[in-house]
Amino acid sequence: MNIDEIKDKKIAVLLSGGVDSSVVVYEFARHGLHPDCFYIKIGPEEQEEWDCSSEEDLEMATAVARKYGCKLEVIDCHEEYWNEVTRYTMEKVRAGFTPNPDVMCNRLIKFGAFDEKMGHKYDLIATGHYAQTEIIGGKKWLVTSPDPVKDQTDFLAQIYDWQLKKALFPIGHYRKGEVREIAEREHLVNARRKDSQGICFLGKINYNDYIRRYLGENPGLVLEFETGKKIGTHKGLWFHTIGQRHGLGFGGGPWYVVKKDVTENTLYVSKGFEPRTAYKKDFPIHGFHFLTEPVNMTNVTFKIRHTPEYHRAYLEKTGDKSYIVHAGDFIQGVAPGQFCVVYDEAHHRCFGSAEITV
Ligand SMILES: Nc1ncnc2c1ncn2[C@@H]1O[C@H](COP(=O)(O)OP(=O)(O)OP(=O)(O)O)[C@@H](O)[C@H]1O
Repeated sequence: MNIDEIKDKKIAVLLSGGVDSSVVVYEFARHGLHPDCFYIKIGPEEQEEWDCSSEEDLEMATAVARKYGCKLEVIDCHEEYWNEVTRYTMEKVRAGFTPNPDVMCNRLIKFGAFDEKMGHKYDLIATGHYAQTEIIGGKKWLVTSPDPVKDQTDFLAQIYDWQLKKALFPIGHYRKGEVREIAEREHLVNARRKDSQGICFLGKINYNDYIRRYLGENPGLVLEFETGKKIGTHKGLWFHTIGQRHGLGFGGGPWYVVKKDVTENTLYVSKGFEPRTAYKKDFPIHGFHFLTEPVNMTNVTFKIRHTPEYHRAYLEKTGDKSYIVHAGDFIQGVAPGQFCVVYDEAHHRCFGSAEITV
């Protein structure tokens, strides 16, 4: 964070009550800056049973803001979350796809609805994401964190260019361990708090409960992919994703989910250690969203899941925003609807992302 460049700017900090965004506030304070902090309400209704930790989050955020002499305000984006992120999630899931609500939360809520309600009054919006930015060729690019496990550039790979221009990631150059050390040294109330599991509030609730609540159950058959033999029944295709291995509960496995037939409401599974059907080397993506500007994607790296590993590939352009990903190795669990996030060869710069078509 170059203090000289930002010291005269109006900065809003998104303060969640977690350790990362709390250290963000500290990073400003140690340079004599006391930006306004905002806690966004994105969880479910207060009276609902799954909203157990929001109150504690807000208490933590309040304590941290007070410690550093910052103002804290609560911004209610609850309705926008359910109207936009939940609608997107349920539509995709119903169609048999594998959506990523956390990716959409960054675009539509943290840098979206928040900006509309409050952020537009500020020059910069700072978060505790593990991501960095760099000016290359006069343009602002999204760049990976030095902590490969915590890196969150994949979750930011759908934000609009104007959102990226406003984004500031003050702890993005640290590793998680360093952030925790700072928090302990500075006696932050949440220094030893457990990390949220997923991202956003979804980490706090069970994903299947979230889906069941909106779509209910829709039982159907589970068949062996190769033989068509009945293996069992499922409670709804939306509780399963391509590549899934765990939680199927059928004997004689291990079984992998290899196909979902939405018309027939049938789940296809395959046995064996590494079934070919569960792996893909070439797959199409559509609606490619470039974060900064279009680039040549002949030699790139990519990931389709929030894991520290990147795969090599070259992308063959097939249409306006469509490509075929030709991966260097076989990729397990390629599922339609998932985001394929694309980086440069050294997985330093994040170019953007697109949905897998298949
Ligand atoms: N409810 C919220 N209100 C305000 N900002 C939030 C909220 N939830 C997340 N954020 C912002 O988004 C960033 C990334 O969110 P994420 O859920 O990944 O949390 P995290 O990496 O565990 O960070 P933290 O430790 O700050 O919660 C946070 O660091 C914070 O800046």
